[in-house]
Amino acid sequence: MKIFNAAQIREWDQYTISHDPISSIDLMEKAAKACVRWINQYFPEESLTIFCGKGNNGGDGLAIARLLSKRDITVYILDTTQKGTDDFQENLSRLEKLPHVEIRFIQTEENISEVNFDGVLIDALLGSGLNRPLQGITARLVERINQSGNMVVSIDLPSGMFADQSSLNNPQIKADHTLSFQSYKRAFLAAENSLHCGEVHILEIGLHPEFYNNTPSRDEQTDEDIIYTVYKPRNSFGHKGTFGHALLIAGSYGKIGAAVLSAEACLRSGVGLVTCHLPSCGYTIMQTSLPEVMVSTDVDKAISTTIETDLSMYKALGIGPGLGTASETRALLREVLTQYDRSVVMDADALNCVAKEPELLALIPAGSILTPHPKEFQRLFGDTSNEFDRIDLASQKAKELDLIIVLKGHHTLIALPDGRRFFNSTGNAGMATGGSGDVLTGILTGLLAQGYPGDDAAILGVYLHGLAGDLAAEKLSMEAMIAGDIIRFLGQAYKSIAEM
Ligand SMILES: NC(=O)C1=CN([C@@H]2O[C@H](COP(=O)(O)OP(=O)(O)OC[C@H]3O[C@@H](n4cnc5c(N)ncnc54)[C@H](O)[C@@H]3O)[C@@H](O)[C@H]2O)[C@@H](O)CC1
Ligand SMILES: Nc1ncnc2c1ncn2[C@@H]1O[C@H](COP(=O)(O)OP(=O)(O)O)[C@@H](O)[C@H]1O
Ligand SMILES: [K+]
Repeated sequence: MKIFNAAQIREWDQYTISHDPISSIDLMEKAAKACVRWINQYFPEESLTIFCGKGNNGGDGLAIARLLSKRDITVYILDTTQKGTDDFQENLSRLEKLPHVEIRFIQTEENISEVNFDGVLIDALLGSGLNRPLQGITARLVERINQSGNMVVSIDLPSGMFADQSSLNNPQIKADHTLSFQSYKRAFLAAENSLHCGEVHILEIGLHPEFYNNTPSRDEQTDEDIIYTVYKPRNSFGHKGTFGHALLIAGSYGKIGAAVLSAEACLRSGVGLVTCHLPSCGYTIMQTSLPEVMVSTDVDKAISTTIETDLSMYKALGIGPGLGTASETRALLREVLTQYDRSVVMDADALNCVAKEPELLALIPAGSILTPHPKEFQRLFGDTSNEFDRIDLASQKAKELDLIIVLKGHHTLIALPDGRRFFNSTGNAGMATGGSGDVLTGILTGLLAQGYPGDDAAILGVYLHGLAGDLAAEKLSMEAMIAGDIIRFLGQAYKSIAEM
């Protein structure tokens, strides 16, 4: 699913108005009806207080008020100097024809203290037309709504939140639910906004599909349609050679478990063969835990320092989980990156090694996949002042270095060298548990070894990993699931993808 920016969303509205054709006021009515259906379903009995600005977001609020006028409602209009939009004015005159609906105006800060915050508060103050942070009386009203302790439902966006740029530290509504139209906005994918959006519900309002189909977007949310095109069913005549031989370089004394998790996930991703290079202390552990995995042991007991095998025999290579960052291990990483010319998956300590020796970046083969979490990303590429800037920086680095950057989080970003960015839609907070990232490294390495191109491997692997996490959480709860459970549910995740 494409994610449009605020300007594109406006164009989409306009396109629908001129091509459907539908009048702007009727489109607003459709949006309001969709909200009313939702409100009647979620809050069928409660009294409602509706706060409207004088833009089209406020117009939505007035239309909602009219459609719900049989219920116990009060409408407040934040009436600062600006004139209302045409659709706002039209909806105001329609509402004024219903004498039993009480409309109050907030014109001064004093008026705010007279507001009765009753029942569920509907926030229709500002939507995607926001062009500057809230201040003055608007900020004050928003603050009072947030302090009220009432349930808050925002229309389109929590007022004060920008649709496609950071709103960090700006005054904004703290909604329990956000009812937005037609498709996801960038704002809803940012962790820094999550406390303000509450639960996001996307309501279909029939915007014209032609605009969606014909308008390119740099940002997409990974969905079933995308996965359907990426996933390749297994060749019935394949043998283990067909599905590739993966090498994992992982683990150190006390962290052999990271290697075990990666190796098992790699196996269960469908790869033909897995070899794991380990310090010698890990030999027995790996052979007992996973008899399917072959082990190459390092001369060192506790850390990896040298590899003697010919790396070119491996179809894909994953490096990093539990590896440590000792100088000997950094030397090994340098050697591996110099020798190996296919894509590698680099995670965890492999990334921390690069952060310590930034000149290693230039040695990473083009098309490789880097999987930092935000802290690892910061060590590698520096600090940013907000999440939107971090995503832009990841995208810029992916282009500059010709790498795929998988920036992990609730909506993991996959930044491709051609500038496209995919935001993952699976996964849950149960995956915030040690070892989940190691599992992802194994899956990605396994997909590369099976011949998936890097971009497809990243998109599919991150989706599968999240889906397996969702299935695990459904069965076990988010609290009780552990990283190994993500592996145990990979099979079911594959099955549900195969059935798409
Ligand atoms: N036909 C359409 O275009 C549709 C629009 N819809 C609604 O329309 C909204 C967008 O409407 P608008 O473009 O009128 O935008 P808004 O309703 O967000 O209001 C924009 C107005 O507020 C002012 N403003 C911006 N930032 C401000 C700030 N910080 N403090 C005070 N005033 C500020 C702007 O100068 C402008 O006059 C959407 O969010 C959605 O709710 C929906 O009804 C669907 C259909
Ligand atoms: N709240 C969350 N929602 C969705 N996915 C999550 C969440 N928390 C963690 N994850 C996923 O779990 C994995 C954690 O990786 P990482 O931080 O490297 O863990 P570790 O180092 O313990 O292996 C990532 O793929 C991340 O996207
Ligand atoms: K709003």
